[in-house]
Formats: sequence, C-alpha cells, structure tokens
Amino acid sequence: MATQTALYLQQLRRQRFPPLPSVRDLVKMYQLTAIKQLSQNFLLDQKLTSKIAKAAGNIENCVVVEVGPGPGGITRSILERRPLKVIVIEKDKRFESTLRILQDACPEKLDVFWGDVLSFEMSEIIPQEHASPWEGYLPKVHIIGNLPFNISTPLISRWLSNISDKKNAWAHGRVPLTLTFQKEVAERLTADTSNEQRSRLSIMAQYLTHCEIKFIIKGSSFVPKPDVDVGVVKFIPRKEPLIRQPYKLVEKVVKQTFCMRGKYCCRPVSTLFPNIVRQSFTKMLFDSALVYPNTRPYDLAIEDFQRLCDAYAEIIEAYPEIGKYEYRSVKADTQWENEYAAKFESFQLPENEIPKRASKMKPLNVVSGELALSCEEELKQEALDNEDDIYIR
Ligand SMILES: C[S@@+](CC[C@H](N)C(=O)[O-])C[C@H]1O[C@@H](n2cnc3c(N)ncnc32)[C@H](O)[C@@H]1O
Repeated sequence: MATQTALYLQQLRRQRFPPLPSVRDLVKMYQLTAIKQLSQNFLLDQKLTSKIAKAAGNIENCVVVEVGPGPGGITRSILERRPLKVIVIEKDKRFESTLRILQDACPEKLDVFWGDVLSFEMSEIIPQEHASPWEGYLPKVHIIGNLPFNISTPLISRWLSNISDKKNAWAHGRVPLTLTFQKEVAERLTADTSNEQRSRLSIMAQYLTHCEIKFIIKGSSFVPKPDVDVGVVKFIPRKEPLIRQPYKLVEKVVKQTFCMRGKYCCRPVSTLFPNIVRQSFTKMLFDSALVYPNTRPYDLAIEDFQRLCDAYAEIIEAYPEIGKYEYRSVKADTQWENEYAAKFESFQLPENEIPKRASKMKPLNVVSGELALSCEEELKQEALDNEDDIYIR
C-alpha cells in the first residue's frame, strides 16, 4: 500500500493541476468501506461531481467550503473550477490520506478541518476579507456538499436559522449554498403553494432564500446505492426575508400550522393558544391577519404566513403568557393553566382593538371581516385530540 501511495504522489507531482487522481482509484486504494451511521453514499462519477460543482455557479477565485468531502470526488471537481481556496469539513478521519493526496496535488489550495459540521463555526475559517455587506453583491464564498442524509434536515434548519441571524458563514454576507438532499426533501424545500409536498420546510427555506432544484441524481449513481434519488438544491439568501419576525417565532407559527396538514388552517393554527382561550385568541389572530381560516395549510402563501406571524407577534406582546404556551399535550395545557389561567378566566376579546392587516400585497387568501363562521364551528365541533393526528414534516 505504501509503495502504491508513493507511486501516486510521484505521478501527481509530475502532473500540473489538473488532473487529479481518479476517485474510483482512491477508493480502491484505501479500500474504504461506507459507514452507514455517517450516511456515506459516495459519488464517484466525475460527470456528476462536475455537474454539482457547476451548479454552484462561477466559483473561480472564490472560497468554497465543502461539507463531508469523503474520498474527495466533489472536492476534485471543485478544484478543477479554479477556486481561490477549498475548505473541507469532514468527520471521518479515514479520509485523511485520500484528502492529503489532493492537498499535495494542489499545494495551498485545500484546507482540511476535522469535526462535526452540525456544530462547526464556519465564520472562523472563512477569511474576513471575503465578506460582503448583506445588501450588496454576493460574497465570493460558496458552500457545497453532498450531505449525509441523516443530518441534512437538521443541518439546513440550523443554517436557515443562521441565515436569519446573519451568523456562522452568513456573518460574511449572503453566502449561497449548493447541497444535495433526498429527492423528497428537495421537493419539500422548493414546493410552491398547492403542491402536495408543501410543508414547514418549504416556508422556512423560501421566506429566507431563493431556492430551486438544479437537477436530480439517480440513487444508482451512488456507491453504495441508497434507496432514494437525490435532488441538488441551490439556495441564495434573500436580501430581505419575506417574513420580518424572529426565526423562532416564525418557526413556531409555521410548525403549528402544518401540524394537521389535512385540516383547515384555523384548526392547527389554534394550537398556538392554550385550550381555555383557544377560540377567542384564534379568532383574534385570524381577524387581525386577514387570512382565510378555511384554507388548507399547504395552500397558504408566504404572505399569509407573514401576516399570521405579525398578528401572533402582536398578541404575545400584549399577552406574554400566551407566548409561553407550547402545544404538546394535555399535560402542557395543565401546566400552563396552573401558572396563568387565573388571568384569563373571564377573558373577553377586546373590542375594536384588533388591527386588521389590510395588506398592500392583497394576497389571494384574504377575506375581509370576521373569522369565517365555519371555522368557529369547526373549532367548536372538533375537540382537539392532541398529538394523535399530529405529524411534523
Ligand atoms: C454522502 S457522503 C458524501 C461523500 C463525498 N462528498 C461524495 O460525494 O462522494 C457524506 C460525507 O459526509 C461525512 N459526514 C457525515 N456526517 C458528518 C458530520 N456530522 N460532519 C462532517 N462530515 C460528516 C461522511 O463521513 C461522508 O464523507
């Protein structure tokens, strides 16, 4: 093995960059076996690795952060596109030798960091001179990755929250991302209204970024082959988020709205409020937001969520105890009631105090006036049966 490696290095030193060693050879050479817990599905087809690098756009003279380089297939394709620097973050140290070969082939170009990308602070490794003001041009920094399936959803949720707070890599400006996801997750991220894949992820991704599926890769292109196809999604952070409320608040409203997908939205949205005041506060929220309560959650436009979030923010500013409520179980209701119910025992809706969000945008789903009667009826008829019919996507 040692002689084989030496031979490789010798060949590489003689060559000018590119070309780099073939990934298939590298994998064979180090007899890498995929570790399931790390979702290791390698992409060895250079046409596809190049297509992913190309999907990121022009990365010449840019700093590229690659997540989970593994044996270095995509890394190789990124390097071929002449970036200023490639910084990779990998958890599995078994790739040290293969990545070192790439480092030796293109000195000064490739920095390798070992660690868990879920807790990695990228702002510390991206040179400050590559930052660009949020409102200005995109910074010359890109994030690319064939993500491990098992962390792709928590990772994109964390990064969306970082985009909202302009933290982590986004302390450097509107850093775009080109990432792979299971096809179904890619479809959810980019789903428009009325699409059956429209879910919580769609709203969270789309209110903060422009995102689109660039192409689909067949599962059979990966080694070992996963059970699903893969979508390559590109995200460009928006200059202005479409919902101007704190990420945590938006996340809460969106999460509750999608907790019963098949119902009219007034029903899941009502779970933002504790049982004893659920009806009155739901009425207050919909009256204020001017969102049609009999819309299905997946038919709500981002503008509808914007007004629901604004209305919810106003309610919890006026009644902070309501903001402390988290819908989970009967126990959560009892806890909340023990602490705060006394204040709301004889609660009456304040008359004429509800600001109606007569939106300039005039979205389709607006009804003027009161909460539709049918929604009130629905809320009365169907006693909320807690988690039983709840699933979160
Ligand atoms: C789907 S493989 C992709 C490998 C390579 N980029 C390719 O396309 O062939 C995912 C890679 O991410 C690495 N990985 C898994 N979890 C990680 C984590 N939490 N932080 C950093 N890397 C991780 C795995 O070791 C693996 O190399």
